[in-house]
Amino acid sequence: MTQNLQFTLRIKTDNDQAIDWMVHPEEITFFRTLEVISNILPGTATTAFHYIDEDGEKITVRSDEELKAMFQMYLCDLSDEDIKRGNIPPVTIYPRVGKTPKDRNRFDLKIKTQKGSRSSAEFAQNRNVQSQSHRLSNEVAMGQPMEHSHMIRSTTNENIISQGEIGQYGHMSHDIESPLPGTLHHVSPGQSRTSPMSGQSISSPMLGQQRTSPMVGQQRVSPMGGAMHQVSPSHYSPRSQSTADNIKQILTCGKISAEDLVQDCLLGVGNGGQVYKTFHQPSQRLMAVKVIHLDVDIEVQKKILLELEILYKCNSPSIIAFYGAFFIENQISICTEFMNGGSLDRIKPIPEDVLGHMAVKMVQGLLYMWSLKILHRDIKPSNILVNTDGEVKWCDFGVSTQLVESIAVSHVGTNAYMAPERIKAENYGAPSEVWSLGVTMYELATGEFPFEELTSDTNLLNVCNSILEANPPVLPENKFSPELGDFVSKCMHKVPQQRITHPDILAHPFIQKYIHEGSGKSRNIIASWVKSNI
Ligand SMILES: Nc1ncnc2c1ncn2[C@@H]1O[C@H](COP(=O)(O)OP(=O)(O)OP(=O)(O)O)[C@@H](O)[C@H]1O
Repeated sequence: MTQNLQFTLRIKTDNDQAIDWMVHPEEITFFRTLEVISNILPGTATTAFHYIDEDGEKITVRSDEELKAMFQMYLCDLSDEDIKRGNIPPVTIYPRVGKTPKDRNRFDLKIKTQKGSRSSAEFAQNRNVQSQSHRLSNEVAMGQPMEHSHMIRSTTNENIISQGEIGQYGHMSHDIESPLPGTLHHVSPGQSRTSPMSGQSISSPMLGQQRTSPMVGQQRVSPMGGAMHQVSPSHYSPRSQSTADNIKQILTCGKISAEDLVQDCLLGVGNGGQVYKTFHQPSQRLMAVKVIHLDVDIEVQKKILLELEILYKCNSPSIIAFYGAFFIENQISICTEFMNGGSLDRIKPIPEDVLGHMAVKMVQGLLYMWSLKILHRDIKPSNILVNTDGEVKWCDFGVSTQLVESIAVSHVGTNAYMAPERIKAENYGAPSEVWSLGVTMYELATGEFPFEELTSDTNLLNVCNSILEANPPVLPENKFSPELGDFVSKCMHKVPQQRITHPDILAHPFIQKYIHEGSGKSRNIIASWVKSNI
């Protein structure tokens, strides 16, 4: 309906100026819009914007679907005659800007001004930590190169400028290796989350209940694209409206403060950190908060938070949603989506027909991240999480080089899933991740690590030697399908150049076998297996 129609997207800046951007609704995506905004408003973090509907209400846009709905609404107001003549008024949008200079102190750290919430000392007591003196927040825009060349016009000075002239293109603030050529990709339609317009009900992992949104009877979507879980009916009160607003604000700005969190139980302990099931009061939702003790100075803390910021851009049903991170003295807390099925290292072996469905999600998640030029760096069963909704998601992406390095300094650990070339300190890229995926698949299928039993006594040097010296193990033919056997063997080829290439993974017969069964069926199969194993 909107084919070939060109709209003027008028982006209002806070000093009452505006920038016009000519767009075709068919071509424009939500992420592209955020990129443009972040270049118009450098130094700010915008993860959403709003427009005013015909009733004068502010409607927030945080996804492709909501963006489409906005154009649709404007289109409905136009007469055929207007359309024919191209008489189309601008669509005005108001970016939601996270950072203002007055929120920062002279160290450029965010100053917490929130009133009425639990005191930080109270929270610190809960968590056995000292009350905090510094708190950082990560609200800095990720400058990304933009690949489009729409014309943009400042409505205040009427100068026509090309988009390439707006602001400085930033660069990734960490050394991401590029496994794929080309520029950043955006979320593919197949990977976008449930449409907020779909009116579907959603389940709450914390309460196991299904309900529709109290606000609009529709599923809400987080700015990261994750479905937002609703407050339970018992929690639903007049406060719920403001709770919903808070959710938006928190997720939009990435503001999660310690005093809003109530720690529940310990979910697990990894190399250098503990993961707690935690309740986030303003949004009434459960989160997994990973707490890592890091002896690093403020500058490094700032850098880590900046580097983690890229996780806001990740929007895939196979990647754990990132809600925010903050430092309290020398501890970082990283807040992510809670997965009630836990990690796959705890529930292996997994029957092949279930594993096949999971493998599709794993591969899709990795391909998505690789397309964003992000490597996981720590692929293994404990970094794959599942839930009783049948979702499978990667967690713990090593997006922050600074964080990875700081953990390595404080907590010595060797990764037994490393590819031979990584052990030899040669190139590390997507092929090395393919290796680790192969090892992971082997372990999930058999229940055993392919090189040696991994226990706390395992000598990792011996494991590394076996990886370098021995022939990679193959799955026993009598127990597994030839497709799965071939998939693992192709991933675990010792020579990286002879491994299955990442673009070909999706086309492998093992993945194809399950991808065609449809995501609904897939989710049911995974969900019932998870339910019977937790
Ligand atoms: N988002 C989450 N939801 C539910 N459980 C989680 C979540 N994140 C982590 N966990 C649980 O906490 C455990 C510890 O996680 P953590 O990332 O600290 O360590 P790990 O991955 O096991 O090891 P390492 O630190 O060596 O990578 C995980 O094994 C998993 O069971």
